[in-house]
Amino acid sequence: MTAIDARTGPPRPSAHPGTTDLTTPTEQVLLAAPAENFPVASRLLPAATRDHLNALYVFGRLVDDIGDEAPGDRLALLDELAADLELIWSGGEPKLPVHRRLAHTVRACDLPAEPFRRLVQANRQDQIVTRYDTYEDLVQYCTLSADPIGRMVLGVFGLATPARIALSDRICTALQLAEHFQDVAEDLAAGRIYVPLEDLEAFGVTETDLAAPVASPAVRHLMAFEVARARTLLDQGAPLVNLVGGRLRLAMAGFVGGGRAALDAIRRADYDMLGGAPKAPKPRMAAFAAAAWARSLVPGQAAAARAAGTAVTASSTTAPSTTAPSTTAPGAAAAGGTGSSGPVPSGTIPTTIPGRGAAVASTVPAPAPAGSDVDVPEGAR
Ligand SMILES: CC(C)=CCC/C(C)=C/CC/C(C)=C/COP(=O)(O)OP(=O)(O)O
Repeated sequence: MTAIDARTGPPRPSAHPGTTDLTTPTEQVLLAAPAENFPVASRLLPAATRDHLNALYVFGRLVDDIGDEAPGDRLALLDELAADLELIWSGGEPKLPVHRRLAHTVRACDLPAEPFRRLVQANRQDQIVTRYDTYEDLVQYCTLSADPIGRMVLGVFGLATPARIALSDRICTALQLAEHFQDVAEDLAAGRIYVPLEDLEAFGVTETDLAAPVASPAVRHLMAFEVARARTLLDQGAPLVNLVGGRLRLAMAGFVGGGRAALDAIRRADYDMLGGAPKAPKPRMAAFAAAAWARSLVPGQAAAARAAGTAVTASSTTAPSTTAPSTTAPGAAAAGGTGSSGPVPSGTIPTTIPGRGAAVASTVPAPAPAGSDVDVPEGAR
């Protein structure tokens, strides 16, 4: 990766000068935990499963809070957290209450250390990388920041097979990208850009354009392109809904539907997110989730999903690969594959990257088409 490396602003005075005391943020997160349960940890789940998901969530929040907000030397805090975390697998006794709680979950569900290490690493990277040169670089970041969450969830349910993991990685990366694309303005205000610089250049967009209050046509075309690519990735992962059962299936449909709704909200904002993050209203999110769930009930979907899972497993192991199939035009993909392009300004929606002549590309290979889940009912639009 050849990203611009920079510390995120000048060092701020530590609340605890001379120490890397994690106790305070840890306690804050733990105290907040009952009100901040992991969205999937619904009351419908068995108490033990709910506890495990909440243990993951509280850990993730702690790492994120340190990476995003902790005063003082965040890298030192993350190092200290990482050392404490390792004790879970080396048989020691973690110091942090969050980790002691997590240790119970790790043992009960036999969770590997790797996803946890990756989440910490993502937050280290956040301290030093503020730009991503290529889409591959950005996806690689998502393998640290987002994919581990899906892997942990699958692990808690005892469902972490290679096929499910491969699909889950696609969903999680797509969700992270959707979030980044919604938050372009907020991220820029924080000194970060999570849109590949190569794409900015290809679409003739400068950082100054991203700082404008209203998106120019070039910015809108750029974002239509990014949204389409994320949507393709999400569609590639969607067969996971069919490869899980019970309430987890509902939750998966919720994640897939939520991601689609988020990308659709960007489309409905005419791909202008510079005035603030376009958000999908709850009824729309529910409609997209219901559509993903209903799709999973269609006869033959389970077999198609297994084929899709096998296909993506064959083409990737721990992270999305970098081969590049073509996708649909951005507007068509964003509208649920119906061909309705949405009101992108200035007419034509590019299916090629200006100056490169290549078709709009995803960095992951497409699984079997029969497994893709692109239909959104009329009522969900
Ligand atoms: C099995 C399966 C597919 C489960 C889905 C699990 C799930 C909800 C994954 C979300 C991944 C994601 C967008 C993480 C970003 O976290 P964040 O919102 O904290 O973002 P930040 O790191 O940018 O703050």
